[in-house]
Amino acid sequence: MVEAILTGFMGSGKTTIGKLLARTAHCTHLDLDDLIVKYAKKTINQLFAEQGEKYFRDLETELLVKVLEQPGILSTGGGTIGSVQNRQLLEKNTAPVIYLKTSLDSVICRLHGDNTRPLFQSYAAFFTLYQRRMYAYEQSADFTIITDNKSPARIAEEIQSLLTFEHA
Ligand SMILES: Nc1ncnc2c1ncn2[C@@H]1O[C@H](COP(=O)(O)OP(=O)(O)OP(=O)(O)O)[C@@H](O)[C@H]1O
Ligand SMILES: O=C(O)C1=C[C@@H](O)[C@@H](O)[C@H](O)C1
Ligand SMILES: [Mg+2]
Repeated sequence: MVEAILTGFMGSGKTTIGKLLARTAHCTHLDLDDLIVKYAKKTINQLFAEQGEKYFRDLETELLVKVLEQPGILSTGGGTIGSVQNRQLLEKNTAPVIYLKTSLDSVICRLHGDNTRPLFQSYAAFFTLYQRRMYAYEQSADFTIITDNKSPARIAEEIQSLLTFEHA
């Protein structure tokens, strides 16, 4: 079973923080997007362009089921909490779900010039997606960490103290 699950919008730092947490805890970092890319042998952009978003989402759910059984820290994709099925899978799992809450301004700033995310295109579409997903992130979270104006190291430390406290 995974030990902690990171959620949040694109650019909230799930991959960055997951790596730091896993390094400190000497455990495996599991990144759902990476697993999809490795499994499909295609980039996320290619998957969206060639197979479509539905294919990507189905693969995401299939691999989420498997990865939740593995030991380590899991960084989900930004849209993993988008489906009811995925939210139920996270809910059923006993690992704490940590939501990296990040303002739209911060994520836009962090992702500036990055073209690896097919859903980071027009500002209007990004804004709508952000608004639409907020509730799902909040609802599926056991803990919420605000990441704006904090370094990845500081965020990882906050999460470590949270998890240590939880186990005390
Ligand atoms: N706390 C932070 N402060 C500043 N920059 C950050 C912070 N966390 C992450 N970043 C930067 O933001 C970018 C996106 O981070 P990352 O890939 O970890 O986000 P993500 O949540 O995994 O996104 P996705 O949902 O697309 O997988 C990277 O360039 C990373 O270095
Ligand atoms: O927010 C999203 O829908 C996405 C976020 C990334 O992690 C990837 O899973 C992909 O780019 C889609
Ligand atoms: Mg990521």
